[in-house]
Amino acid sequence: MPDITLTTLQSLKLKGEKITMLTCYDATFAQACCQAGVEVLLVGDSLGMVLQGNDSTLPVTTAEVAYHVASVKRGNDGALIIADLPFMAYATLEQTLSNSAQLMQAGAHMVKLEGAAWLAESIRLLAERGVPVCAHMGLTPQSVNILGGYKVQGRNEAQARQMRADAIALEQAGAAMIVLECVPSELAEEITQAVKIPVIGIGAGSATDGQVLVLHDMLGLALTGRAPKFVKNFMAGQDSIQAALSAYVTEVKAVTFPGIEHGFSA
Ligand SMILES: Nc1nc(=O)c2c([nH]1)NC[C@@H]1CN(c3ccc(C(=O)N[C@@H](CCC(=O)O)C(=O)O)cc3)CN21
Ligand SMILES: CC(C)C(=O)C(=O)O
Ligand SMILES: [Mg+2]
Repeated sequence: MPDITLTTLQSLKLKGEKITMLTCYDATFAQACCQAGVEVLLVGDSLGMVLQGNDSTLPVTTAEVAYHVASVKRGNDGALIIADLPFMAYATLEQTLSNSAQLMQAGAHMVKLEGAAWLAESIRLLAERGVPVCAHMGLTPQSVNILGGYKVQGRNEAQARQMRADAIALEQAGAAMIVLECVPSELAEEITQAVKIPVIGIGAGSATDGQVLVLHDMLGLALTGRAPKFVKNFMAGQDSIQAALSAYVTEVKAVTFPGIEHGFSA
C-alpha cells in the first residue's frame, strides 16, 4: 500500500470515496489492518477500556499511548497513524506540546484531542510546529463525568448550532481532520458539508467522509454485555479476522455500513 497522507485523505473526501479507519494497538493487528486496506490506524485511548479493562479512558497516560504507537508503527504498512492525547495531557499549552512531541516521536503522524472551540489555540500552536491535529467532537469520552454518561450529543437545535460553529472554528484554527462521535446523522451530514477537512464518524451516520470503530467491538469482542448501537460485528459470517477486516473496508467503501440502525436521530 502506498503511504497514506493527509493529502490522500483530502482527495478521498473530494472524490466522495469513504475513508476507512479502525483503532489499533499492536504490530500484528496493524499488519492485518493494512493488508485489508484500512487507511487510518487510530491508537485510541479506548485502550484503557479494551486492553486494560478500566471502565473509562481516564486512567490512560501519554507514555502508555506512546508504547502502543511504537508497536503499531512496527507493523504498519502505509497507513496514517493517529494517536490520542489522553485525559489531561493537553490541559495546558506546554503539556500539549510536550505530550504531542512524545507521540509523534513514537511514530504517530497526527494527534487527536477531544473538545470544541476552546481547542483552537492548541490546534494552531501544534499545526505551526508541524503536528497535524484531529479534533474529536460530539461525545467526548474523556468528559464522561461532565456529560453524565456516554450519550448522544447535539440533539437540540442550540447544541447543534454550537457544534456546527465549533467545527468551522477548529478548521479555521488549522485542524486537518474531525472525528464526530455519537451525534444525530443529519447534524453529522451538515458538519461534513460545512468543512473542507475530512470528517470521520462513529455513531454519526453514513454521510460523513469516513468511519471509525474500535477494533475489538467490530470483531465481536465485548467486555460488557451490550455493545453501543453503532457497533457492527464484522466477524459474523466470516471465518477469519483477516476476512472480517476486509468486510469492514468493503462495507464502508460501499456505504452499506453504517446502516440507518447504527445511527441516531435528533
Ligand atoms: N470498546 C469501546 N468502544 C467504543 O466505541 C468506545 C470505547 N470502548 N471507549 C471510549 C468510548 C466510549 N464509547 C461509547 C460507549 C457507550 C455508548 C453507548 O452505549 N451509547 C448509547 C447511546 C445512548 C443515547 O441514546 O444517548 C447507545 O445506545 O449506543 C456510546 C459510546 C465510545 N468509545
Ligand atoms: C472511538 C475512537 C474515536 C477513539 O477516540 C478511541 O478509540 O479512543
Ligand atoms: Mg479516544
